[in-house]
Amino acid sequence: MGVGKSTVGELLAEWLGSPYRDTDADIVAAEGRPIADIFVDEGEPRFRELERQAVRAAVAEHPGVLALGGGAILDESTRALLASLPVVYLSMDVEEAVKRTGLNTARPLLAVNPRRQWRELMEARRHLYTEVARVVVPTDDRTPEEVARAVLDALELKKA
Ligand SMILES: Nc1ncnc2c1ncn2[C@@H]1O[C@H](COP(=O)(O)OP(=O)(O)OP(=O)(O)O)[C@@H](O)[C@H]1O
Ligand SMILES: O=C(O)C1=C[C@@H](O)[C@@H](O)[C@H](O)C1
Ligand SMILES: [Mg+2]
Repeated sequence: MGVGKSTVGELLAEWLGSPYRDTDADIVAAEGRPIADIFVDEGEPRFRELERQAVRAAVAEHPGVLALGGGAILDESTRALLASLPVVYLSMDVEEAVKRTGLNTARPLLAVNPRRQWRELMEARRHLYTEVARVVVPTDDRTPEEVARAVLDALELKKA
C-alpha cells in the first residue's frame, strides 16, 4: 500500500507505450463505492472475492501494466494465475510506508496504528509477495523515475 504502484506503473506504461490499469480502481468503479465502504458494509471476505474476480478479468483482458491491490496475493488461485507473468514486487521499509501512506483512512487495514499494522501485514505477507514476484525492486531512497528504470532493467525491457 502506497509503495508507488500508480506513480511507477503509469510511468512504465508511458515508457512502454502500453495502457495502465489498477484492480482496486476496477472494483471501486464496478461497485460504485470506495474500498473502505465495501470492507465496512460487507466485510473483508466479500472484498477478497470481488478482488479475485477483478484480477482474473484484468489479467485476461488487459495487455499493459497492471497494479494489484496489496492483499490480492492472499488468494491462492490469484498466486497461481500470476505464476507465469512478469510480476514486480516494489518493496519499501516501514518508515517510508508511513510517509507515503500518511494517516488517511482510505486504507481500512491501516486505519488504526498504521506503523504496527503495516509491520504485521508485511510479516504475514512478505513470503507471498516474494513467491509471486519475478523481480523485487526496492524503492527506498529512489525517485519514481529511478524505480521505473530499475523495473525495466530487472525485466530486461526497453522503452518503446
Ligand atoms: N519513489 C518514491 N519516492 C517518494 N515518494 C513516492 C515514490 N513513489 C510514490 N511516492 C509517493 O507516495 C505516495 C503513494 O504513491 P502511489 O499512489 O503511486 O502508491 P500506490 O502503491 O499506488 O498506492 P495505493 O496502495 O494507494 O494504490 C504518493 O504521494 C506518491 O507521490
Ligand atoms: O493490502 C491490502 O490488503 C489492501 C490494499 C489496498 O490496495 C486495497 O486493496 C485494500 O485497502 C486492501
Ligand atoms: Mg495506486
